[in-house]
Amino acid sequence: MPHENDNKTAKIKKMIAIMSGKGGVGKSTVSALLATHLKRLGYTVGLLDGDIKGPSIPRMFGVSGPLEKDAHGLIPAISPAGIKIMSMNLLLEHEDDPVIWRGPVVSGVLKQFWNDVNWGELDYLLIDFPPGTGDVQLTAMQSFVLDGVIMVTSPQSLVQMIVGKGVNLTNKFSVPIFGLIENMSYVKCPDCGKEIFIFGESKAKTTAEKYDIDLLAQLPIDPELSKLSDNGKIERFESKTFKEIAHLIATKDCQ
Ligand SMILES: Nc1ncnc2c1ncn2[C@@H]1O[C@H](COP(=O)(O)OP(=O)(O)OP(=O)(O)O)[C@@H](O)[C@H]1O
Repeated sequence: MPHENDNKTAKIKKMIAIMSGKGGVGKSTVSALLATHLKRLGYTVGLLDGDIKGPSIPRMFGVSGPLEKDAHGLIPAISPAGIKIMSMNLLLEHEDDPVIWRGPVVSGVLKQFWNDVNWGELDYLLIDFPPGTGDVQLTAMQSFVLDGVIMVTSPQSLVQMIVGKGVNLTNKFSVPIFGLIENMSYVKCPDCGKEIFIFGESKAKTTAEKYDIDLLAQLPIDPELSKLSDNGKIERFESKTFKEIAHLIATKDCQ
């Protein structure tokens, strides 16, 4: 049964959320790369930027508003590769306008991004969740009937506890967790190729084991990635790791 929104314009096969216990770990980057690599596999993909207060998805894909509207709701922006994108920043007059709303209003907008947008038919709708595990995340988990969650983290000492909060919230809603991605794990020396773990030894493996989830990847800090992202060209980034993760997600559908 496909997911349908209130106005029945959406017929979406799978909805997957990308979640992080705290901000700035690269959740939007992971969402964008996963969308890009699922699209490259030939799937129709939408990306809902659920980070209402700190939306960064349009900038990464080089898309901007204003959005058109038809009888069925707002028409999402389309990225150069053909990914449908909905974000608060596509509705603001200036992309640096602050969104100074309290939690319940933010949660309401998040729901509208699902219900009042003409998503059409999609194989995948990825939802870039706001960071954290508070009220807004709780409402988001209640509002979206998810097929899976990907957890994103960074290599810092509080990681176990923060990942644990996300896992426990997700488990409360009985949503499967596809796995954990540790971002910014290391840098690769451009001269000798040595991997330097600047934040110390990674705890991703033990964290994944502790919460009984798969460790999908440990991603390096990659200046090329941030450059493409800053220039609105993230779809040009080629990643063997994300190709594999996209394959894995597509294969899970068949089980
Ligand atoms: N692996 C990486 N290599 C280089 N730069 C990265 C990497 N991952 C993320 N970045 C950069 O770090 C910044 C923060 O990333 P991003 O916006 O994806 O984080 P986030 O977790 O979604 O943040 P927020 O909490 O604001 O939602 C961006 O400028 C992004 O380009």
